[in-house]
This record gives sequence, structure tokens and C-alpha cells, in this order.
Amino acid sequence: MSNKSYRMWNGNVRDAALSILMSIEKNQAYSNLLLHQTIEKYDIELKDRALLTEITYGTLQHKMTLDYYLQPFIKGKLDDWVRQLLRLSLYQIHYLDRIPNHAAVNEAVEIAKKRSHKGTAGLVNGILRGILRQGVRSTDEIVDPIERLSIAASHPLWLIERWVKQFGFEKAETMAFENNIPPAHTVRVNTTRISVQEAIDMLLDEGIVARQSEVIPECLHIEKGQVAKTQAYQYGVVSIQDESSMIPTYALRVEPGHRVLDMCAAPGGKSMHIAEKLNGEGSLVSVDLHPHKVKLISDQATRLGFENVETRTWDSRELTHEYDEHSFDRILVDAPCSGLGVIRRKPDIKYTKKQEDFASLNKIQLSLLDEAYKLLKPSGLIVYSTCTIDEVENIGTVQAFLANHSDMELEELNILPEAYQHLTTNGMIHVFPQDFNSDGSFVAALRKKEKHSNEVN
Ligand SMILES: C[S@@+](CC[C@H](N)C(=O)[O-])C[C@H]1O[C@@H](n2cnc3c(N)ncnc32)[C@H](O)[C@@H]1O
Repeated sequence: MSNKSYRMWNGNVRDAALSILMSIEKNQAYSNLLLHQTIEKYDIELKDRALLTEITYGTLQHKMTLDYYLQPFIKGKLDDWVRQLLRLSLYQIHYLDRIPNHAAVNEAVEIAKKRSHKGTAGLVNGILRGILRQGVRSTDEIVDPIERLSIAASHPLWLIERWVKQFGFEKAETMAFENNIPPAHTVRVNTTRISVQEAIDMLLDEGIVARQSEVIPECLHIEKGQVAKTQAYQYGVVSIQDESSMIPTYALRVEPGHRVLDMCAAPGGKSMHIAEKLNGEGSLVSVDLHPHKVKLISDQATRLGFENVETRTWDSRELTHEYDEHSFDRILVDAPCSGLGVIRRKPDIKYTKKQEDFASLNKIQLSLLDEAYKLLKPSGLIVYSTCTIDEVENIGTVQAFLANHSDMELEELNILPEAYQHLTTNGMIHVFPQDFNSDGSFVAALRKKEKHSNEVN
């Protein structure tokens, strides 16, 4: 059977989920992008869209647990697509109460018939009916607690071992299970245009139910409806952004009139938050490596109506070729990272990241910070942020940077909203997904001293 002969969407949700999962497994696509593209391309209706998203994400999130459940029922080798079909069918049987078990089995058998022949359909039928009769084994049977957590929460063993070492078992366990829960939907109100209450009312007029966050004042939690298609979004009243992604702009202490640089800016979420804080006074240069990504930043600036945002396609490790040293009051380095804080949005991350990735990321992060240092005015501020919770990329990178720059020091994060204060230490904050139901992230604020200590006297 060639999976390639299949269109992503032929009107059957499970069949589409199977095709998407196959592409992700072969590393041909990222889960969030492929799902989004498929939904948009085929204009899949709301009901099917919700089920397709749930089955695709759920199967991916629980992949290792599903394989553990399936293993006793499988004799011999299976084609990849058959295994994937079994996983997504068992996901529905085990995790989704509203889908009758016989419907999940019948759908699987029909798909197997269409994609192959009666023999495969019989095999799928036999395995799934065997599971319905006997039930699945419990992960409690796994003796070693770290191995058990790895299977029960479906995260690779090395990752659980790493987290237990860095944060202790309890925190690692909570985070691993939290990663399998759908993320909150949040937006940021463009308070240069409208008050938070006016934004809530405007969204409600379009059928969107939103409430103000108790953490960041300009953040709204969306409780019902899709914001991306609303006029409130199109007219630049709100922007879609995770709440913890709003922290770096606070830490940057942007004031109207500042000259600000965002060195890793695409798709532009934090850049636009900075532009809102500038409120039309001062300027922002938003840089990213790839032209197609830089276009996304310009599109956002146009949507929000900011004229003081300049976008550039450049390698930010070489920005001193373009700008004089000491040019900027504020610099954001929202660095490329492993993304371990956003596993809820992109479950494939937990299976594709490798131990060896951390060293190369650490190197890029430090090069970006070194370049930022040169471009920063004396007494200016660099904010280093990531969407990972890994200590090597976070505290590790900051410490290595500080060791090489004696005139830089950590700046207290007392500027952050009150709810975050208990998580800040020495100018750094680590937010875990379980803390506020937001993405996991890290932020450090680094101030350049007025004069280098060697220059005193
Ligand atoms: C975490 S994302 C930034 C998200 C963005 N700040 C936002 O809030 O929407 C990191 C970005 O860094 C960019 N990047 C990676 N290496 C870079 C480099 N050497 N120079 C400039 N941008 C780079 C990537 O293309 C990616 O868009």
C-alpha cells in the first residue's frame, strides 16, 4: 500500500488523522502545521475539525502508552500504517468516552479494507476486538518508577530521566502529564486601541466568550469560539498569544521613545507586544533569519497598524555588520530552543528532540547573546527568553554569558505582574506548564552596567 496515493482529506476524519500521523512519523511535517494546513486547504467543517484535531493530537500525545497497551495483542511485524491505525482506534476506545467502541472498531476495519485488503482488515478487527474483550494492562505493572512514568505519560525515557535530575520526580511527573492536556486559548488585547473590557464586549458581539486573565492584565482566556476569523482580530484589536509569551516584554521594561531590537522575532508575537508598549513613540527593529518568516512579522505590524516597526531578514549573530555598537536601549533575544515548554501544542517535539541537540542550541543562544551585548547601549537591558524548561538552555546559557561579560548583571524581575513574583529568583523566571496552564518558558533580564568595572578610575 502506498500512503502517498491518498489525499489528506477524503471526507473521513479517521482516515485523515491516519494520513497526518503517517507524515508526522516520517518527519515530513510538524503536527500543528500539517493539521492547520489540512483544515484550511480542505475547509473542513467545524465538527470534523474538532474530532480530527482531537484524534491526531491525542494519538500522538499518548503514542508510547498506546504501544504499551497494544503490544500483548500483536504477533509479528506490522506495517507502519496499520500500527498507526491501531493506535488511533485504541485512542478513541480508551480515552474518548463519547465514541462508542464498536464505531471505532468498524471505522478502523473499513479504513483497513480501503487501504489494503480483507486480510489486513481481519487482523485489525481481531486485535481491536481482543482488546475490547480482555481490556488493556496497567502501567502499574512497570516496576521502575521512571520507566513507569515514561510509559504512562508517553515521554521518552531519557527526557524523563533528564527532568527528574533537573527538577525532582514530582515536578517532572506533573509536567509530563500536564503536557498531554490541551493548552489554554489566550489572546493579548492591543491596549493602544481599546480597553480590556471593550475587547471582551467586542468579541462577545462576534460570539466569542472571553474573560480577563488573573495573571497578565491584557491577556484574555478564550472560553468559546475561534478568534482568528473575527473582525476584532482582523482589525488589530487582539492578537493570539500564549500568556507566558507575554512575560518577556514586561521584563524588557519598554518605554515610549526607546530604540528596541528583537533579534529572533518571527512570527512576531513578542515584537507586536513591544510595539504596543512603545505606543507609537520610539522604534523597533524586528529581525529573523528566514524571509518567509519575516513576512509574517510585517503582516502583523500591518494588521495592528504600527508604522515604527522595521523588519529585516538577517542572521542576528552578525547584526553588528548592519548596526553600530551601542545602538539599542532594549534588546530581546527570544532564542531558538528545544521547545520543551510547548509540548502541549507540538506533541511531536518530545519524540524528535535528541540529547545531542542541547549543546548546539546552547552555542547558538550564546552567539546571539554575545552579539546583543555589542549592540546594547550602556545601562541598557537585554531580555533572554526561551520556550523551553531545560536548565542547560536557560540558567546554563545565562551563566555562561555572564561569565564572559563582567559588566552585565541580572536585573530583578519585580516589574512582572504580581502572580509571577513567587517564581522569580535573581532576575530569572521559570514558568512550567502546570504553574498557570500556559506554555513552559524562561526569561532572564540582563542589565549592562553604566561603566565597565575595569574602566573605573
Ligand atoms: C522562538 S522563535 C521566536 C518567536 C518570536 N519571538 C515570537 O514571539 O513570535 C525563534 C526564532 O529565531 C529565529 N532564528 C533562529 N536563528 C536565528 C538567527 N541566527 N538570526 C535571526 N533569527 C534566528 C527562528 O527563525 C525563529 O523564528
